[in-house]
Amino acid sequence: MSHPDRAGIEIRSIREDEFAAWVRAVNTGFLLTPTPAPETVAHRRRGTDLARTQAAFDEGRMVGNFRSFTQRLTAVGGAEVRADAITNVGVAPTHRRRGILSRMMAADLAAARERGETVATLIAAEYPIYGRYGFGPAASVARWEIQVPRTGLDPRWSRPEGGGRLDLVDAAEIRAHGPGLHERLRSFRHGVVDRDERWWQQATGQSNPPDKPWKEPFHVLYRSARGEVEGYAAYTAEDTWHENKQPLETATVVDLIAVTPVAERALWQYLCSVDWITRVRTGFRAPDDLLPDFLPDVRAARITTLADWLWIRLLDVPGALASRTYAASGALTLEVTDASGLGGAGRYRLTADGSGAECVRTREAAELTVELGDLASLWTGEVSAARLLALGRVREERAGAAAAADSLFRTERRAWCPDVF
Ligand SMILES: CC(=O)SCCNC(=O)CCNC(=O)[C@H](O)C(C)(C)COP(=O)(O)OP(=O)(O)OC[C@H]1O[C@@H](n2cnc3c(N)ncnc32)[C@H](O)[C@@H]1OP(=O)(O)O
Repeated sequence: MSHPDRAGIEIRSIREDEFAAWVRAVNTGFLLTPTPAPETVAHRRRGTDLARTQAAFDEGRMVGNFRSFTQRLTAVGGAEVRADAITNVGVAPTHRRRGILSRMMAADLAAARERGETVATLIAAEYPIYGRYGFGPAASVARWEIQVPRTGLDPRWSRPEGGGRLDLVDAAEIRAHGPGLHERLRSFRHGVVDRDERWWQQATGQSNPPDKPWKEPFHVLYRSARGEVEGYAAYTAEDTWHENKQPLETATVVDLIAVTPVAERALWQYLCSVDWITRVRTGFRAPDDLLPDFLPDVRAARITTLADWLWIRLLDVPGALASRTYAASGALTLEVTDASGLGGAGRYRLTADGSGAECVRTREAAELTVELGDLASLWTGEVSAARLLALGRVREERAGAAAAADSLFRTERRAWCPDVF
């Protein structure tokens, strides 16, 4: 509960009878239909913990909204960290730029720290919003569009090499196999966030709000030669034909996850082989996705989106640094600055070896000074210290410290967050 500020804006969590007004505020900020249908409100209510909502009130009118929930995020090396996932953020255009978001953010981050969450996460609507609160861009997203006739793939292809098989299945089978598959992905790919029961229900048409009705996709499941489920793709198709009766259909991937490169290759090859499909849109991938290099002519895949995606704020700096693995054994003393003033500044000694890492506060001389948001980008391997040095964003207190940082923080793959939340 917060008291009104001098301008009379009160910020607090909402009551049950205020939920419909809160959804209205969310929809207004996101420029959706202002008054949601009662069924939409009821659907949203089932996925909302009122204690984790915030609203701003001016003379009793709701002028700001905010929500968070606990999420599990995979760190480099596969460990799971608890995250405070932030979503549904908005301030009425009539009340913007008066510090309402800043107040809601400060309250949420303090509560998350209190709960012992290691990081905070969000998908930013616009790039300039969250850096000021200590967040850094920590996983980028890439989308490709594949011109199938230009890929150079064999048009006679009919099944995966190596004994694996593909089957078209229904949503019920995905409901059965998808969660286990995703858990396997989550155990090794950093940047992936957990998908709860509700996520799978919505993805498989079991529980969908009237404002976002389910469009049943096609589902294809890959099993290895040993019969293990190793990947699946969900895709929709647009029915377009050229005037001279040539099919020009576009397949849009809704979700494609695979836990082996063989499964991944088979699924993309399949998508590029379906009769009538001349264009494939890939959905949200990592920038280093294997896809383009599965194609004999890489240029058949054109990047249509390359942008920041998952933003992370380290709440427990030593906890976060100790939770990931490192590319080498070594030690580094970091001076972490926090321009937001919301917590995290300090000097930390990181020591890593093959068995893990530890990180403690220290009084030893710092080797590298880094701002908290940039440390989040280093934490996932999203950026190199050498690049931050060139940009003037880290300072070497000891010559060569940026290179030393890179030998530790370097990751084999880029972070990937396939989900929107
Ligand atoms: C995780 C998510 O849900 S992302 C969705 C975010 N929501 C939206 O984009 C919906 C439309 N926009 C809005 O609702 C609001 O403008 C918000 C939530 C982005 C910002 O809310 P406000 O209450 O205006 O922010 P607040 O006044 O606390 O701003 C603090 C500072 O951030 C800056 N800022 C806020 N939003 C932006 C922006 N979009 N671009 C650039 N700077 C911004 C302000 O100028 C201010 O700077 P200052 O401290 O130097 O004066």
